[in-house]
Amino acid sequence: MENWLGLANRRVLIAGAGGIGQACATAFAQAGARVVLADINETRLQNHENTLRADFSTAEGCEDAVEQAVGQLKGIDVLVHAVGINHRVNILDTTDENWQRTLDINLSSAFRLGKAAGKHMVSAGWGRQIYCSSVSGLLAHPDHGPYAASKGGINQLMRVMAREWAKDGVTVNAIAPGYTETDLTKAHLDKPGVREHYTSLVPAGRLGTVEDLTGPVLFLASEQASFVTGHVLYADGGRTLV
Ligand SMILES: NC(=O)c1ccc[n+]([C@@H]2O[C@H](COP(=O)([O-])OP(=O)(O)OC[C@H]3O[C@@H](n4cnc5c(N)ncnc54)[C@H](O)[C@@H]3O)[C@@H](O)[C@H]2O)c1
Ligand SMILES: O=C(O)[C@H](O)[C@@H](O)[C@H](O)[C@H](O)CO
Repeated sequence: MENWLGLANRRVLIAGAGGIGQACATAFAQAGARVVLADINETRLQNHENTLRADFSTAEGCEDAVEQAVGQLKGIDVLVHAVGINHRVNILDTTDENWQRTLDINLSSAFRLGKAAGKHMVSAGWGRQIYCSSVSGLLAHPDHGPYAASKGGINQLMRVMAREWAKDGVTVNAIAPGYTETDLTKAHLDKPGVREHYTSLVPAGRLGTVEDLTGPVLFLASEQASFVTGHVLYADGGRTLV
């Protein structure tokens, strides 16, 4: 069953080299794809072969990253958007600066990277874009104002991209992880009682791991998913069922 996902030699840009982005980079490489992994934090890139340093908080940073990846890979077939921050502050204490920064990094980067990569994919007549949404795009977690707004925004942006590019062979989807232990969540989960509380909300009886997310991402990037577009695929152990 070599290359059963049809990902061999696919050219993949993964934007965001945190827990989820790095796990995806490894999984795509195992499926035979050629991966460029990009992040602002160079220490996140250390264990990976093809990398680039990029700041996704600006339009230029996003556009440059796509063009550099296209230069390295001689094209781009798959974009995985795995960048995000969360300030965890209630609405009344959220500063305008925090609001803006969260929206820039989590949502505007999706528009900017998606548009820049979409241009190449539409003209090639084939492409896959996969965005990291969150259960927070649906559920109203306290202290998640800008974060939740960014994830709800990703869901709708993704649907419009999916519709506009469907005739061009480009599919656009999102995964929505539940609480998954990475640097984004670790400090919060380590507070007394928090891990137990969130675990108790998951019908599967445990929090997610980054490996729980690579299968859904690879599926959405695969040949098998060529008629699947505009979906938010919840990978949350049933969290959003209750
Ligand atoms: N971990 C979870 O529980 C969880 C749940 C739902 C959704 N998500 C989403 O999945 C995605 C990946 O999250 P993660 O858990 O891997 O988090 P993470 O913190 O491990 O990784 C995020 C990465 O984004 C990078 N980054 C931040 N600002 C940047 C910038 N301006 N330019 C370039 N890179 C920048 C960070 O350096 C980091 O490597 C995010 O969109 C997050 O919202 C995570
Ligand atoms: O900083 C965080 O804790 C994360 O961003 C989480 O909130 C997840 O995104 C998810 O929504 C959890 O259910």
